[in-house]
Amino acid sequence: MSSLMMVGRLRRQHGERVVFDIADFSLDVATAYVLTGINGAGKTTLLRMLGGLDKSEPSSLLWCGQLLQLAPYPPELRAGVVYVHQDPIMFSTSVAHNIGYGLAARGVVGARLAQTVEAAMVWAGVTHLRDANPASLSGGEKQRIALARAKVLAPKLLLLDEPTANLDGAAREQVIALIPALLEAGTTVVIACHDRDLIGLPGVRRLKLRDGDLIYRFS
Ligand SMILES: Nc1ncnc2c1ncn2[C@@H]1O[C@H](COP(=O)(O)OP(=O)(O)OP(=O)(O)O)[C@@H](O)[C@H]1O
Repeated sequence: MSSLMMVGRLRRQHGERVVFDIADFSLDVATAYVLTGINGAGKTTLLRMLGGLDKSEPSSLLWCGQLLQLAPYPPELRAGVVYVHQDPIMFSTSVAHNIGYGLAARGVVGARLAQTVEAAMVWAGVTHLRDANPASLSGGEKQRIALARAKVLAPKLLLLDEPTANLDGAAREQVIALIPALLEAGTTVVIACHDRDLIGLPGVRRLKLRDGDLIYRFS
């Protein structure tokens, strides 16, 4: 399995408190990881740092074999990494517009944009919502739309922050069912969660923030 990202020492401190001080870690291409740890261990913080939403300066960063800096956040990562918030923010336009927005911003227009958005809506099971006002959507619908919005960008690395946290049984299963297709498309997925169903997905590797370090768990 080839390496997508190798991160050197990465530290986060708030005032006197060191949230984590990770020696190093690496993520492989097209691999799923669950990121666990107790409340406050720093799961969201770590994902936000990798996604360029929080500033971070690891001692080194290799991305697709290329030596880069995380600060300022480089264009290679801006193009290749997508962070999905636990409660995704939507423009109050339409579902289709929300899914296509990022692609349009990258210059994809016309029939190609429409076809890609349509395929993503089918994939996420949200075609019936295409003209719905995003403000009226349930948490599960929003999460699936956020995954469709991410998928159309074909990210190399997708960071999901507790995607099933506020969902009940059926909605959770619908979201979990979308993850394998993301891997098949070649995306590496890191999922911060406490959800046993996600943690138990076949082939998913476990990363745990514990005592300020990031450890690989094989059980
Ligand atoms: N801007 C900030 N200022 C001060 N402390 C912060 C800030 N952001 C996060 N923290 C602290 O950093 C720690 C890690 O927070 P984070 O949200 O990353 O944890 P988490 O593992 O995602 O927790 P949870 O499982 O509850 O979502 C917490 O103690 C939090 O209070």
